Amino acid sequence: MNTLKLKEWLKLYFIMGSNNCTKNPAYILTEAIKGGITLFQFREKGDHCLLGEHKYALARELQSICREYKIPFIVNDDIDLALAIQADGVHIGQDDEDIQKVRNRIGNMLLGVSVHSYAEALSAMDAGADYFGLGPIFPTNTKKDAKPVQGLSFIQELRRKRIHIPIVGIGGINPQNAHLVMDAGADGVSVITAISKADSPYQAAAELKLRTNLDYQ
Ligand SMILES: C=C1C=NC(C(F)(F)F)=NC1=N
Ligand SMILES: [Mg+2]
Repeated sequence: MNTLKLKEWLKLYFIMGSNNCTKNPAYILTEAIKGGITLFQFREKGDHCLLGEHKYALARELQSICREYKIPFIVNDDIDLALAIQADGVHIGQDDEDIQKVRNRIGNMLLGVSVHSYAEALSAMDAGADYFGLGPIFPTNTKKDAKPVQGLSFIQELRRKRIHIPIVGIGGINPQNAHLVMDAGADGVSVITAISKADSPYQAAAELKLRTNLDYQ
């Protein structure tokens, strides 16, 4: 994977599952794409999430929208699903399958890993991660088992320690604070609620996109 292309993909990384939205997920994703998201992650987990055939059907529906607009489609946690539908990549956390095992299963599919410490970052890089998700940067209500807020300092620490792998921040990011994440050294921002629960997902994506272009200050 070409790092420059991946850093472009990570600029505005929308994550959504059916339980993150009040309106139809397909509608929200389409509007978010028109608003300027650069990458999508299907994350169907938590209270009232879909399972089995229903989860598979929604994944296929959202994947076909991403294909239509040439937006890469990433699957959270569920490696079997990602392989079954030939997703463009997977995202895993420290509590998911072993990183090296996942890398062996998915071949050169994109592999994102959530990391919360310098040590986790080093071992994830050794195991073949393509990008890191760092967070929660700000307080979030979305992820029930989120780790303590790390703020911007963890992004700055990895960059200070010469970790140049593509990094996306996640957790409580909105149009007002997104530029802080970019200034701290992230290549992009990842959001769920700021777009999935916006009155206008289109408008929310467009406003966030503006703030991930460093020339916009
Ligand atoms: C828990 C997560 C942390 N980071 C990311 C991403 F933004 F993709 F890096 N996705 C997740 N599901
Ligand atoms: Mg996980």
